[in-house]
Amino acid sequence: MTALILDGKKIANELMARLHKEIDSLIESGARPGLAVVLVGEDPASQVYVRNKEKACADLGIHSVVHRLDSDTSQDKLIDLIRALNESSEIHGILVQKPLPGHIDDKAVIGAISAEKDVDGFHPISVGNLLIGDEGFVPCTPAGVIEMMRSAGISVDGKRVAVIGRSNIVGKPMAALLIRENATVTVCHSKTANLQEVTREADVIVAAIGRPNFVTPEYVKPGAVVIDVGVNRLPDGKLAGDVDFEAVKEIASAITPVPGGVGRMTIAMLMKNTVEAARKTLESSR
Ligand SMILES: Nc1nc2c(c(=O)[nH]1)N[C@@H](CN(C=O)c1ccc(C(=O)N[C@@H](CCC(=O)O)C(=O)O)cc1)CN2
Ligand SMILES: [Mg+2]
Repeated sequence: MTALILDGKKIANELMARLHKEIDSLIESGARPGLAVVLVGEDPASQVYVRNKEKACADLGIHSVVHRLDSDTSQDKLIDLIRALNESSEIHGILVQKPLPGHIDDKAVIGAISAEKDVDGFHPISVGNLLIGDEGFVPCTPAGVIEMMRSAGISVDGKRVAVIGRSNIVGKPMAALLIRENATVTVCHSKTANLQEVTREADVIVAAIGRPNFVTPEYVKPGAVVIDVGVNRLPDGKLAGDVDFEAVKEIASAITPVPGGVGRMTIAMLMKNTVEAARKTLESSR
């Protein structure tokens, strides 16, 4: 068997085209969506992601402002900026690019963002809403995984899904979203005993461990769907996922590549959340 390759670029572009139309009509109603991105420091990968977010906004007609702050910016100054953005009527979404420098407490900063503008879905109120099944913003990468599977006609209803990784950005919200889709979810991590035995039971594997080429065919039940959330930069500068793509594609029924898979969905989902934030503001003003 050679797996169906799930094309994140194509699915993300289709979503962007749909959003473009929605944004045009929001602009006609006088509610141009606005996104503020805050970048602290000079992390090279973060700089690329922030530029890509700026470009996506420009392509869609979303108003965007990027605040680039020095790496030694104090936490108080950062929180003051967030409070000002919370008050701005032109800004519907606020995100603080991760990782933040070590002297800054992530929790204090994310907690300062108004939950109504939390387009990253990292605020405790957003996390709580996701867990109890209420409406709210969902983190972009796991939301992108769900969107990709939906677009490819892959249902997880009643299926066994193994999520490898328990981060707040991917593993935990991924599990909550999968439960919402009626999957039977097992969250695995570095302390999981007999990991291969667990993942070999799964109809779908979501790999979000941050270790290049970790998932080999021994971890995969033949015919399973394999979703790779890993973005690992190798010493030679090349990018590798958490899945050994070349080997696993021979036994999986569907698989996402890196690059060009889940990563491509992240920014598209951010645009979707920003549009939703603007639409909610428009509706509440009526
Ligand atoms: N505030 C946030 N910080 C971070 C997030 C986030 O969602 N919000 N996620 C990641 C970084 N990220 C966006 O910010 C991101 C990561 C990867 C990609 C992507 O397009 N990946 C490509 C490869 C890109 C490359 O060549 O490096 C792919 O997989 O095809 C987009 C966005 C951590 N921080
Ligand atoms: Mg993300």
